[in-house]
Amino acid sequence: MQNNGSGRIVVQNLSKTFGPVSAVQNLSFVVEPGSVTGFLGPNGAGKTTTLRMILGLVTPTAGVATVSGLPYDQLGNPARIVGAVLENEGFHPKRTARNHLRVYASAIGVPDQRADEVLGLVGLSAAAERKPGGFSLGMRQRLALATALLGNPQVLVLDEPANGLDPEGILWLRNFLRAYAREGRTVLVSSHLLSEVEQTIDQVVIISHGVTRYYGSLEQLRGSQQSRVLVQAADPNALVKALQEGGFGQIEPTPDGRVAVLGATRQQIGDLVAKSGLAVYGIEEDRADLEKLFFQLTNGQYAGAPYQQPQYQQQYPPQQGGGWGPPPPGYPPQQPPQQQPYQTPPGGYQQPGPHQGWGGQR
Ligand SMILES: Nc1ncnc2c1ncn2[C@@H]1O[C@H](COP(=O)(O)OP(=O)(O)OP(=O)(O)O)[C@@H](O)[C@H]1O
Repeated sequence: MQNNGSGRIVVQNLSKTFGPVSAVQNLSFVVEPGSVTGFLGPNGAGKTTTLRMILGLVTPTAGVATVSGLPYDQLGNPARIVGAVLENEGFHPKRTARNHLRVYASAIGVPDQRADEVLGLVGLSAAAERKPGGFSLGMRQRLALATALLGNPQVLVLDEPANGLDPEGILWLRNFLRAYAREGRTVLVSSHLLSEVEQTIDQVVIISHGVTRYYGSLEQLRGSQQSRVLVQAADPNALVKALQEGGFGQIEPTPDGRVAVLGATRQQIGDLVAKSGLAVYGIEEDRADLEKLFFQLTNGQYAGAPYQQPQYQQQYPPQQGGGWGPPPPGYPPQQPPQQQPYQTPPGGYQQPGPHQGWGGQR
């Protein structure tokens, strides 16, 4: 085997057990260069264990993970190929940020001046002579990222990088990662919140209880969901009648008194309302669908529901030469009953709050 230079991460039939705990079970996916891939799953789903196996820090019980065709420990000078930030990175309390970076630069054989370059890249130049002991969580995240960037790596692997960042930092990180991927590099970012990375990622690998539930493009995942438009009407009954006459068959009331139209676009509904002359106070697309889908795919793990054998596991091993599998067969999952179409899952959907999400619109 030799380094094929692709920057592609391939995870094939990877499993890890810790005594009685099955942390990762027969996981397979491919992370392609040129895009940002979200690695998503609830707490304890097996994300960190998988990333640590990709990085050669945990030995798989079975299966293999490769970067550019090789297991991490066969990459030669891996820090020049893969930059990684894992959770709870520690820093020497007495070293300044610049010195911390110089120590790492020397260890991987890059010149001292690279320390100042990466400090600039992550917006920490002004803090170069400060000690990380006094840094905020967000500044420590930036310093960890700067460390990962020292070797100008082709591949970035980041475990929950948005933790501790303020909204401005999150926006900055989003733009940084997208620009990095646009250069043809590979970016794999884990998160337990879809809403946190939704604006950043193009591809997504969703795992739950250590097994793959979906991997493919976010667009494809979105497309697999029927769109839903919520309309607030002065006279909901008249609206429903007009919708039915207009050929919209899937119409439901929402608990807050609006009318939900499935499989429609905002524009279609706007046109119909304008034609029929009905008074409406709002037409909006339901943004919760993807989050709801994430919840369904992760099998209620947020709410600590009893584990059931997932319906969609391991259907799509990586295709030859990369590429992404379609959503699992039978997709989308069963619709909830008509009478209670939009039940909030126990614990509620994880909607982005003011300090969540990667900030702003694209
Ligand atoms: N060293 C270990 N020894 C024993 N069990 C472990 C070890 N590392 C992880 N586990 C277990 O493996 C499972 C997956 O953990 P992992 O940290 O990979 O999940 P995660 O998706 O990264 O979760 P989080 O989002 O909370 O970080 C958990 O049940 C965890 O307790």
